[in-house]
Amino acid sequence: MTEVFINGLGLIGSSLARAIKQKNPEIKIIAADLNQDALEYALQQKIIDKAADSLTAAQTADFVILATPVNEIINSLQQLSKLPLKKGMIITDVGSTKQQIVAAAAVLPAQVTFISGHPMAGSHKTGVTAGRADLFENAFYFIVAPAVPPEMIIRLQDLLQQLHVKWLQLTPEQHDRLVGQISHLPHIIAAALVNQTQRAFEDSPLGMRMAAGGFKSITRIAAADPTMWSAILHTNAAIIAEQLQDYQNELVKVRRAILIDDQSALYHFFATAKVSRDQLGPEKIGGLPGFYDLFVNIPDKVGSLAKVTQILAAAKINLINLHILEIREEIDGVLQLTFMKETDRTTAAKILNEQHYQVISRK
Ligand SMILES: NC(=O)c1ccc[n+]([C@@H]2O[C@H](COP(=O)([O-])OP(=O)(O)OC[C@H]3O[C@@H](n4cnc5c(N)ncnc54)[C@H](O)[C@@H]3O)[C@@H](O)[C@H]2O)c1
Ligand SMILES: O=C(O)C(=O)C[C@]1(C(=O)O)C=C[C@@H](O)C=C1
Repeated sequence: MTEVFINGLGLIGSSLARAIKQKNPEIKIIAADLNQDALEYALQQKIIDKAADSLTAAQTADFVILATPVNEIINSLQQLSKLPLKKGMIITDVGSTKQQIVAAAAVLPAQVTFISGHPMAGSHKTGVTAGRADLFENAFYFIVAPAVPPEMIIRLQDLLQQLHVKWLQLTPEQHDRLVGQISHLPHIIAAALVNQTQRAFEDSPLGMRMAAGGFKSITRIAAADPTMWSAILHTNAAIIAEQLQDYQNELVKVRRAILIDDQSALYHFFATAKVSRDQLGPEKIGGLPGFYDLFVNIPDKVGSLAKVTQILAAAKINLINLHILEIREEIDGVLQLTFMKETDRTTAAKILNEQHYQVISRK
């Protein structure tokens, strides 16, 4: 029986466990995590078969997946190297940086194979409860495994078949430069913007709460886990510092154009960005599948909310979230209904329309 050991059963570790179990329920999954509640939840939900209290239980596994913050992945490699590991074992990690992890894996004994990996999807949410089997669907999954025989990489890809990802091999440096620019730098920018805005509104506490879609979209990732992100910056410092400098230069240029009122430069600044951004395609919420929102105008009367939910329930339409908007942004509606399927939203819109509700759809 194939045995998989997962160290760190948070968002990513538990999503992998769920996907493995979905495709191959007979695979035995053992997991360790500092957080006992996470392990208990995973046992209860049958995401894993057994909880372990340390990495020692990994020594008999066929696959070991390291899914803790990157600094802890490096420590785990050290600890694993001191254990009598099963011959033929494949060890992989999901860390967001690769150069230091791949270098640290040099301590592993020759009877095991290390294949560094990085699923390029996720969320600002953390923990076992946020995980899901389809988190990585259609995302890139980077493989960084210089000098690893292709048949070993295929064995790992077979284990993770259910993820439905696009595999891409990179060198450690290519990887860290790429994600430095498209993932690490954006997280710094989002957090810096939130902090600077917070300071700007120090004397008017309501200021930030007035923020609409623009501020919220650019800063969603500022809600990500600080432990995970400080470890990422620690292990990709030189590359990020270079990219941050380049970004600062871009800001200096736009500031200058504003000050001298160079309208043509400002037009080009936005026009160039728009062309690139438009090519990115439809937006997803993090790695999570797109949800389908419907905004409904409801009268400010007792029972209005219940009436809408009753109409949907009677039509057997599954609602996954409901939110009363505090502020009317550009959307003319106060009740936000979220559906998993576009067809559900279309049907809901039709039925509510027939009942004379004003509705607006938005992805
Ligand atoms: N969040 C994302 O979007 C994302 C995407 C791709 C890769 N990653 C990488 O995946 C890894 C995990 O991130 P996550 O988002 O799942 O974080 P998470 O916080 O949801 O999960 C991490 C888990 O590791 C546990 N943990 C921490 N230190 C430990 C230790 N020493 N021993 C055992 N367990 C320990 C925590 O209790 C937690 O349950 C990180 O290396 C991160 O860089 C994250
Ligand atoms: O969607 C998000 O919230 C993410 O931040 C996911 C994200 C990213 O795109 O930067 C974050 C870190 C990972 O290493 C990979 C993906």
